[in-house]
Amino acid sequence: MQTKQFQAETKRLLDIVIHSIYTNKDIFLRELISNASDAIDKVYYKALTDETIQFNKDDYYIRVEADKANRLLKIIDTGIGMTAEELEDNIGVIAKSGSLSFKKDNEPKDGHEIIGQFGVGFYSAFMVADEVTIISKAFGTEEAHKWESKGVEGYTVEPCQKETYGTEIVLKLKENTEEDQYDKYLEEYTLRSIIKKYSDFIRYPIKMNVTRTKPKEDNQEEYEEYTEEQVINSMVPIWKKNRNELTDDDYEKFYFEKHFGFDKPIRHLHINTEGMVSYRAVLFIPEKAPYDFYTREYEKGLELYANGVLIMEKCGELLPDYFSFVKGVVDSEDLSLNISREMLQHDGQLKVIAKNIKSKIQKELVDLLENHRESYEKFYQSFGRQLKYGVYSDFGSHRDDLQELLLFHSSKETKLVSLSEYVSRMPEDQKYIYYAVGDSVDRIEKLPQTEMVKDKGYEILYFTDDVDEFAIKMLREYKEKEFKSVSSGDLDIDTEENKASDDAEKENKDLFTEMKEMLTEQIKTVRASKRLKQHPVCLVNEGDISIEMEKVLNALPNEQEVKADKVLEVNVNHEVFKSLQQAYQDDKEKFKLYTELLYQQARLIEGLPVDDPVALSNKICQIMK
Ligand SMILES: Nc1ncnc2c1ncn2[C@@H]1O[C@H](COP(=O)(O)OP(=O)(O)OP(=O)(O)O)[C@@H](O)[C@H]1O
Repeated sequence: MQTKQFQAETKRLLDIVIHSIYTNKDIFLRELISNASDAIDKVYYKALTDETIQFNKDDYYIRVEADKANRLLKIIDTGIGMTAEELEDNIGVIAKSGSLSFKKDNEPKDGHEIIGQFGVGFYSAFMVADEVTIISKAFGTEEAHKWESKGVEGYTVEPCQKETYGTEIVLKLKENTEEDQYDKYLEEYTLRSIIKKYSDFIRYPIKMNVTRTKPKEDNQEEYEEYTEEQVINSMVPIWKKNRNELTDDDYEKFYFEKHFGFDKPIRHLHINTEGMVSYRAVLFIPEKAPYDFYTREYEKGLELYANGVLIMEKCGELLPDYFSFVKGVVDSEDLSLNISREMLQHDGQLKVIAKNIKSKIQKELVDLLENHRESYEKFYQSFGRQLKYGVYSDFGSHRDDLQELLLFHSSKETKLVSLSEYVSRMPEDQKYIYYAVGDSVDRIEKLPQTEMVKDKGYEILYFTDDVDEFAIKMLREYKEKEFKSVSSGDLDIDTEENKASDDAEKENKDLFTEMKEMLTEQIKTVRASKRLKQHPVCLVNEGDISIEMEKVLNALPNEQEVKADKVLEVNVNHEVFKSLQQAYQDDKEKFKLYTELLYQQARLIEGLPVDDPVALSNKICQIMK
């Protein structure tokens, strides 16, 4: 059976190419400049094998010219040019890419990678122009040709005059509409910004006339405008330069020019990886968090380039959320782009790069922590909370990447301590990593629950951020040492005093039972404390939800009320306990009053609101009478 060829409705196809591939009209300039760069690269390749051709760098450039009076925008190159046949074949046939064929026939040399591959980029010109003319003279030929088209109606090709080799694309810009001001593509500022944004690292100079001012010759007080040809693009991206040739200043300048932040980055990483996927990257660890960093508005991501051409301004997939503060650029030749170059075809390569980048950042941060502690602490002040969110997120699955990077305040040091530092100085008999939670270091220092642990000489980590305890619950343990809150049910510390409180609890069983019955709505139980020394009472919790977590969760805007299982602990060695015993024997009303007061006191110490402030005040007055 005869296999038939597909037919294409060319006009329809062109209409789809012009109107459906790209979401952003500005990229027409990126596409035409990339074509011009490919055309020059093709001469470069030719010169490599043909001794008669000299590739003199100064002769090869791209020029962008705006002719406001005639609404014309020209993109001129000194590249390989096209014969009449090539104009028919490559421009007249949609999806035919001369560049792709060239790429197949020529191994990439000296990093000169050809950009074009889909055979559609040129037609993006029709997004902004209703008439496009190409005047081209192919390298080594005598005759030039003019290709002209008004879009879907077709095109014409005829011989014309052109002195030099290369191509000149002339766009007759569309009239402005309510939605689109095509005039802007004649403005120096717009053209410069688009070139800088998408084509900054095209390896040949992109020249343009720019307006400048200078003092008038006859009157230095007054200024006059003049035009000057300038190279707009940076050409060689910093990530393609040799690390050894770059100074810290160069990286800082790049950070600033790219508007990554107004701070000075704490660290930069310059990566050049070859392997399953080859890529280069320059990444920065900033010192200060941008004002919107901890808001929903903040968008993470790295600039993604394919062969020096910008594909995505913020490629979020390259960074895990917990490293969302990292800024920088990634450039790879191995990305499978989609036809619009606005995204990627599939993200396999991206995943490999992201994984690699993640471990590089992690190692860099560990190095910063171990060898440049002061800088790390500055960084941690800005982004520590993000790392802790990272420990908490995804059910703690990032613990291995993050646990070494955590720092906390502690009962033993005025400076922050890491988990590894804490564990390294644990006395032999200490089973747990103890922590206490509160609004500030000052408040935690005064917490009654810390007394016994401190007395034993054990260090306590102070958690002052809302997220701290949640993160630690996800870690559960560090180097086989479990975390234990000083407010948790059982501290598991054996002392003589503890045995004495067990005995006291047995002896005063009825008293405790009655207290518990009185407070049955509010607490789970009352018991003799094994953690208090100076203070009369405190609240502790049983179960997974701590009192601090209860506070945090209930402050969130949702309906569900969370309750920690609270236990009232009484210091049986305190004077107050004797008064309580006395009242229990002689005066039940007084005993009730004391119990209520002790419970409300414990709430206050814990930073919990008292149930009824007026009633509490009345009760205090009652005992003062
Ligand atoms: N300035 C130019 N000089 C020489 N040849 C050109 C020029 N512009 C386009 N061409 C030729 O026309 C072909 C089609 O260009 P077009 O921009 O449509 O696609 P492409 O660059 O091949 O691929 P992509 O769609 O990936 O950009 C190119 O492959 C190239 O052979």
